[in-house]
Amino acid sequence: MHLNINQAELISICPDPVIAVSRRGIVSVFNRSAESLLGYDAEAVIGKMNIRQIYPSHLEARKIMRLMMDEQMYGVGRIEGYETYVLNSRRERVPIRLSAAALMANGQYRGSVGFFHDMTRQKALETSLLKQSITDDLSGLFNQRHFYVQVASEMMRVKRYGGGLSLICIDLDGFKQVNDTLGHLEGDQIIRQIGRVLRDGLRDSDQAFRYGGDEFMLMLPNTSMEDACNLASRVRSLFNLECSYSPDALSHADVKVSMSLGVAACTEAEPVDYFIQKADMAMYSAKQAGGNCVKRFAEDKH
Ligand SMILES: Nc1nc2c(ncn2[C@@H]2O[C@H](COP(=O)(O)OP(=O)(O)OP(=O)(O)O)[C@@H](O)[C@H]2O)c(=O)[nH]1
Repeated sequence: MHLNINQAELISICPDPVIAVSRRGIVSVFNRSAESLLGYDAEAVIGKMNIRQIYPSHLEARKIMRLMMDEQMYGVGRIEGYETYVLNSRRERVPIRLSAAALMANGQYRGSVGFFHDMTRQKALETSLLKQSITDDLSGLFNQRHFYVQVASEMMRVKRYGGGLSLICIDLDGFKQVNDTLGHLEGDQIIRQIGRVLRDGLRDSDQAFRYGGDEFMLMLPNTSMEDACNLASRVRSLFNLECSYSPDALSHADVKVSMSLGVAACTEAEPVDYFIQKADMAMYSAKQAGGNCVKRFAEDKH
């Protein structure tokens, strides 16, 4: 089948943004998809705008040029699927995947033509999948896998730059009874409520994780043992205030749920597992003391 369509029309209707530039980078082709991706009218940019203006920096524009002329990367005069950003007319960053070819004549570089595939939806999907992979669905807090990654990375920071790091280990008291007496759904409600309490009670630099079924961890960078103990007490009070089955609640239910909290501060030389274990041991001391209280890890006692 013969398609009766000329090249200009082909470029104009191409669903991917197409931009061609002269040797000096002045835009010479700017199709409809480029207009909608970048928010400029073709008329306003053709012959007027330099392609460098749509890249996030001059450094990035130079890098793209270098890549195109590098023999090793994609072959001289080509770029295939290079991921970068461009700036739209509102100076917002738009993720794109760039494929481009140099226009050569008599061995001289005369300009280039690029296909700027919009990656906004794909990047949003990647971000959402990444978020899902580190989040616990029920509580909305970070999950255990993310906890190990974050603690290890924070301990590296402490080793390198100093500054404190504390952990609060939280385990619920009497939670099994909630499930057994009021049902699993009511138990789930409490986990959700804890998610809210922990998120609301923390600074931006602190992070809350669901560590196990009814066990949670708070990681507090640049926080001393003293300050972490104060925060643990605040979290305990906040939970008792909010939860309808807490020992402080006026609920007539026989079931009582509270928190046992253990606090540990990291020392520079200790392994990650031991730091976590210290918070866990302190929490266990709180449980042994009857629950609904905060205990700190003390080396001499354990
Ligand atoms: N509803 C609900 N229950 C859960 C979930 N994950 C774990 N559990 C329950 O949490 C309970 C944890 O058991 P325990 O650690 O003995 O609970 P506890 O009664 O607080 O006992 P102590 O920790 O010894 O004070 C079990 O009944 C689990 O089935 C969950 O996602 N939803």
